[in-house]
Amino acid sequence: MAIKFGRPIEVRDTPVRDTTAPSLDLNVRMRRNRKSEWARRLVRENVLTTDDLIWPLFVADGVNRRTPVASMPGVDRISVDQSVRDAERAVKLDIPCIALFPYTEPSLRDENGSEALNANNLVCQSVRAIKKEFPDLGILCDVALDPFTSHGHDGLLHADGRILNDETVAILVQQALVQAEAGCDIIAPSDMMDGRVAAIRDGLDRAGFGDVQIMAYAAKYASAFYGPFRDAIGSAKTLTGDKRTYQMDSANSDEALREVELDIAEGADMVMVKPGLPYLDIVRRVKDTFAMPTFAYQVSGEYAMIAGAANNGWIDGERAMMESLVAFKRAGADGVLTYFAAAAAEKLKAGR
Ligand SMILES: NCC(=O)CCC(=O)O
Ligand SMILES: [Mg+2]
Repeated sequence: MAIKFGRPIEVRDTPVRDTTAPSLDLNVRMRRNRKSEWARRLVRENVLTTDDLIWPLFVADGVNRRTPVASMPGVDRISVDQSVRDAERAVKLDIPCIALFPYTEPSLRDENGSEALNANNLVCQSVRAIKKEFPDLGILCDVALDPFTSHGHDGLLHADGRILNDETVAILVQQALVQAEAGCDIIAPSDMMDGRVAAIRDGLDRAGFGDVQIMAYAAKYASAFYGPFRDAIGSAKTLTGDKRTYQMDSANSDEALREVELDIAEGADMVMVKPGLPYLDIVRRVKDTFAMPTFAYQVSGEYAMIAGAANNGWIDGERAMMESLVAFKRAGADGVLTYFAAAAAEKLKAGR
């Protein structure tokens, strides 16, 4: 049940006021430019288009299977064949790029995340199947070990509890190569290890993947808003401890600029800020400082808040979705990774 945006003007219960009453002596009235829909369209500063959207999909085992993710109403885990169908939907909706995340069977998870290097893992299968049918759709693959490790961390976990940086980077390079080999267009390291962008760029170039782009999760914060994503990829129950020794402290802003600067110097083609709405100030600073292609990830918890409230009839879900997405544009983002991508594109295409 959606809440209506106000009641029709005819059903107001107070009489129209006397328009001959004295008025304020104002020569500037901001409301003139808002007086009607055409006037609002004329002065609108930011617009969202389907070109701004990257659609994340969760790939799982099976055939012809779609399993709802309970904490992300409207989002499913889908089998590889279904990921091809969603790719088709993306193409029809003019969404330029999708992002793939695996739900790895618990029996395939281990300490070192070795399934990440399996050239036939779910993500690689899905990339190949999609590229075969839709070669012109962009595919982004996340690079990090969390969907594959038994402990749920993005890197190698030492017995003393540390997440090893340099040893992890060596594995991430291999993971990126396996994904590039499968046909992935954009490698997106989300692990927050130091030095991984340079190492991945070098690895890709040496292997002949000079055209594969890197979108660095450059300023990724340790956030409570990732909860539903961890349900979706099945790492919520297994994660031991938290990720604060590698993901950023939510209180910091200057540090984000240092992170982004390093990733650009290391060869990132595009940079990302994550989460999205709570970090729009970071998006703005990054865009203003570096003038790089800048993306934001409207993460699972942000999606769940809007979708959950809408399902309860507490907010108008469609309006909140569009309002949240244009907010990213206003903050300077060139695009948004969002679980709303298909719904928003449908609305944009229908011209609503
Ligand atoms: N590396 C990708 C994510 O961590 C996504 C988080 C989310 O959607 O909550
Ligand atoms: Mg970094």
